[in-house]
Amino acid sequence: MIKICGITTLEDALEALAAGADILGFNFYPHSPRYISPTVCQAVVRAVREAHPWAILVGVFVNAPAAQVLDTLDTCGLDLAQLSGDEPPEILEQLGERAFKAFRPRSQDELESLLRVYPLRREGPAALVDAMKPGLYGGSGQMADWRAAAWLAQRAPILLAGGLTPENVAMAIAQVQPWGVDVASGVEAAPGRKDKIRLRAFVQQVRKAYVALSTINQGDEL
Ligand SMILES: O=C(O)c1ccccc1N[C@@H]1O[C@H](COP(=O)(O)O)[C@@H](O)[C@H]1O
Repeated sequence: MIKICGITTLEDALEALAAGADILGFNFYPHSPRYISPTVCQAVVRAVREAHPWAILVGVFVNAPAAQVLDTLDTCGLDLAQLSGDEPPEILEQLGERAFKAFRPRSQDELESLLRVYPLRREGPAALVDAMKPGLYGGSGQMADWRAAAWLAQRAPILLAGGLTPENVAMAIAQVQPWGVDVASGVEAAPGRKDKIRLRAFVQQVRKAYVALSTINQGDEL
């Protein structure tokens, strides 16, 4: 599964889906260079749904109250919420299957501790593993702890995020074996605007990497 995050225009949404994205992310964190207002998002979602009814559409939130998350999901017509802030576990319990947590662990130990208190969604995406960069909640262009992510990927259908690019995503998939990958800055022409060539290169690399992975895994089963 491929999630292209930080979509701010209809043009970029359609370009990402035409390139082969399965999931789009819309960022409601006001300090993000990828911020989109609920009003603009609603219009983008309406047009996207007509052309690509199967796409999974996700809202990215940072420390928003549960009521505001639900209201924004419903107003914009989004499927799921990604909680990328310092939200307490209770908010995930309140939102149930409509939300998943973005973890930014510094180590596997830290991730294991977080999972003792935070629930995972039952289906993919169960959670997202992103990079820890002090002062930023995401979109840092830094790589996540792949060892921790690989540990969780063996137990749940996760999205791997953090500094992924067309150049490194194949290596990330080979090492972490995630359910899906998520990219924001690595496919941009400028903050908040996607680059068509990098989008297509990213998708091509992801597809090749999953084909290689399934060949290896089938060989292991023989
Ligand atoms: O993209 C942002 O600006 C952002 C801001 C606040 C919370 C989350 C954000 N984005 C998420 O971070 C990952 C990783 O980004 P990148 O690929 O390293 O640039 C991104 O996919 C979003 O889910």
